[in-house]
Amino acid sequence: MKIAYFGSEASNTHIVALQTFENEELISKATILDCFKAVDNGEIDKAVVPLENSIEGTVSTTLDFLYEFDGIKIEAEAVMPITHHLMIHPENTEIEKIYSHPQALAQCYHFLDKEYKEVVKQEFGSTAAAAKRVAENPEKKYAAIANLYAAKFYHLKVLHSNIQDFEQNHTKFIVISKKDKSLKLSKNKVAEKTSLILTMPEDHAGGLHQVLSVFAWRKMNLTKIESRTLKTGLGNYFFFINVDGNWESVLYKNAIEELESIDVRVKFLGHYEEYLLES
Ligand SMILES: O=C(O)C(=O)C[C@]1(C(=O)O)C=C[C@@H](O)C=C1
Repeated sequence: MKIAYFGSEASNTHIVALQTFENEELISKATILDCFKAVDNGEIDKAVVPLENSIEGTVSTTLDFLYEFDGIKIEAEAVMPITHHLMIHPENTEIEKIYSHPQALAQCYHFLDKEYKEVVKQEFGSTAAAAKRVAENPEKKYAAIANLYAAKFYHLKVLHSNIQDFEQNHTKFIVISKKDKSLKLSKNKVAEKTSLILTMPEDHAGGLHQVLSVFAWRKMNLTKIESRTLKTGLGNYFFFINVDGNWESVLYKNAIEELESIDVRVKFLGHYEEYLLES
């Protein structure tokens, strides 16, 4: 099986893919969009992409592509603790520019403000691509924020360890494919959920309340609700929701029917399991 992952070799997403698919062919993709496109056109079977970080919130491009790409489903979710480290080329001592993925720069915002206020921060494709850039430019005063595996992989020297602003730092990654089937892993399963994208017909008073009540009176627990712009004008949103619990239940089928009867468009993204990985 061919599995794509977001980022250069040694990205956080690569570490998730290595733990999730131990015996499969893993293929690096520079962007999250490239991962979705490769699943969509059948070039690869599945892809691993980040969805949400506990400090910085949702990876909005992933949410947008889940909405935009018809037929792409979520097979599993993997949660991994994330640590960030500031690294330089071993021949270097000074830093003029710090590269990393925007999520990683944001997760280390206070550290960077305190220690490297005057240094240029440059957003880059992934944490591992930033580490690679530092390794390939020993003559430049570059540093990267990346994980310890990337420091080893690209032979860089760690100057500051664990620089994320909050000790508790986890990222949720999802496995996407065109299959309508959940992935069973022999890992530490922590939850079971269903993801849906709901689009309301038009903005009206009590619209969201109406949608939430469909789940509320059936005692269906929502573990996430996030609105994201539809890009059709200010004030137009879709909602990404996670519903806890038993997908087979008749309540679930009735809830979807009720939503559709009030003209809410329901996109089913998958019923799947969540696993806890090691970093
Ligand atoms: O750049 C990487 O290493 C990634 O896998 C991406 C990513 C993200 O987008 O959230 C993954 C985990 C961390 O939260 C920081 C960056």
